[in-house]
Amino acid sequence: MEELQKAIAVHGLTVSTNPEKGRCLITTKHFSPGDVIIFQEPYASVPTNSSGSRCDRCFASNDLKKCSACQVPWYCSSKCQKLEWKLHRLECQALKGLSKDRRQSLTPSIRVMVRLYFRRKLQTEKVIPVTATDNYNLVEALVDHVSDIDEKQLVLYSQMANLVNLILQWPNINIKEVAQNFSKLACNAHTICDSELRPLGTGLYPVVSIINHSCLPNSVLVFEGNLAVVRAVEPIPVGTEVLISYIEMAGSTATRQKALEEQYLFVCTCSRCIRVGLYEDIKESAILEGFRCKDDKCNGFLLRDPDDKGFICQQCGFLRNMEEITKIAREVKIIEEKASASLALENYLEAITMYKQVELLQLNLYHSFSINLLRTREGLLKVLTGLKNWEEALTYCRLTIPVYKILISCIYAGVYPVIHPLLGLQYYTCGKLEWFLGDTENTIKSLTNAVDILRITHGAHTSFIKDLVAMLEEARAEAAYKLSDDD
Ligand SMILES: C[S@@+](CC[C@H](N)C(=O)[O-])C[C@H]1O[C@@H](n2cnc3c(N)ncnc32)[C@H](O)[C@@H]1O
Repeated sequence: MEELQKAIAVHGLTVSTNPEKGRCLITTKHFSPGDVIIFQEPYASVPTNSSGSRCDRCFASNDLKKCSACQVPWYCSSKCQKLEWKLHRLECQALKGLSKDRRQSLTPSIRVMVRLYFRRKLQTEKVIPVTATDNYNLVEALVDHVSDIDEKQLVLYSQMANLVNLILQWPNINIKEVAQNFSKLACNAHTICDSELRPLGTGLYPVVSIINHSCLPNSVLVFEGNLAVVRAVEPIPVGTEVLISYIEMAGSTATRQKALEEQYLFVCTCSRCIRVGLYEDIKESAILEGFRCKDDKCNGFLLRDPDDKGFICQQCGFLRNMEEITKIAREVKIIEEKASASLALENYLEAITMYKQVELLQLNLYHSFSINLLRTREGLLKVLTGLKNWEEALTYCRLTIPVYKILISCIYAGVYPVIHPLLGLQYYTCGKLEWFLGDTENTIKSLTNAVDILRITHGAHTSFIKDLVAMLEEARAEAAYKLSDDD
């Protein structure tokens, strides 16, 4: 711990303890928006199968070659393969002992655990270096919440631990400790995402894992390859706790608290959650997940009527009948299920038709700033972009931006922090679509907005931002050329 404190002190940080949250990371210097607070390589990480094949080292998806011996990991280059070799040499021998079917069906959690043990072995035998921020003691210090887990989950962790044992074949392995480590993974591992926040893999970053959660955080966690980088999204004075969000922040307090309790086993008492039950919290939740007024011109939010006949608009007093609401909600559910089945079968046109029906029903059902409607439109945007239907995709992209802006600024304390990557990325998507459609003027506006936000969350000197700035420069040059041509 002393060594860790020394190592992070130079970055303006210290580890402290809080009676309610356990360890926490506190600033000892001022951080401005965009400043890197901390960065870390994973102790163990693997790509997830759902994102397609990816390099085990850097998560790239191009020019991949499989390990010819065990046929499990992919590498994008001999450089990445060499960097992974000390670890993979052990992993490779162990994996070869399994049947081909079993090898191919290993879950990311099992693979991360196997890698964690091999890494510990390599560090113990001094084959790879141990540092103050890269050592197994930091894994040991992670919370596991074993005493809060139900019996069924514990049985599952023991079964997973037995599979790890089968792969490692170590005579003295402590199965109980492996099961406990699965519990640690559940509340400490991070989903590794690309710059556009698409999930690529999973990794354990024991120093980053000291950072606690807030539903209105002052920092954001992003990834560059598999390097975890935490940046400030607002000014953080000396002596402040560094906080990130573990979950999607756009949800009612009940939804957020349920997600945090289920996955991370704690009751959140952050600045947003302590408002639970207050009028402002009830209103925010009713806007995010509740119903719309039956008067088209009214933008009021609805609360359950005390007689349970339906929901009453808090602005104009109209009652929306429970039966009508239940009927539409049921219809939405049925069509959504069919649409997602069509999507899974790659029947994209059929899926689009159905999602548009869902959108229409939701427009009639939910408040205009509802996150349910937002997610349906984002889904349509994704499928339409995949089909290269730029025009319609742009229409949906533009419909989502005002909702993000409202989520940032207008609902009380803000559902998202002022600087949030999702709004930046939405501007980025909008700008790219406008560029494809030859709308240079709007491309410049959208990409400028994107750069303003993403250079803070993603770092001004990353290749993602450099490419984005280059695209903006190109659009500006084209606009200037068009202007001179018109003259
Ligand atoms: C990734 S760890 C964070 C570091 C942790 N405090 C520690 O001592 O190692 C996640 C765990 O920290 C605690 N935690 C994080 N954010 C919290 C919060 N806002 N309120 C209460 N507990 C919190 C919970 O026990 C949660 O399962």
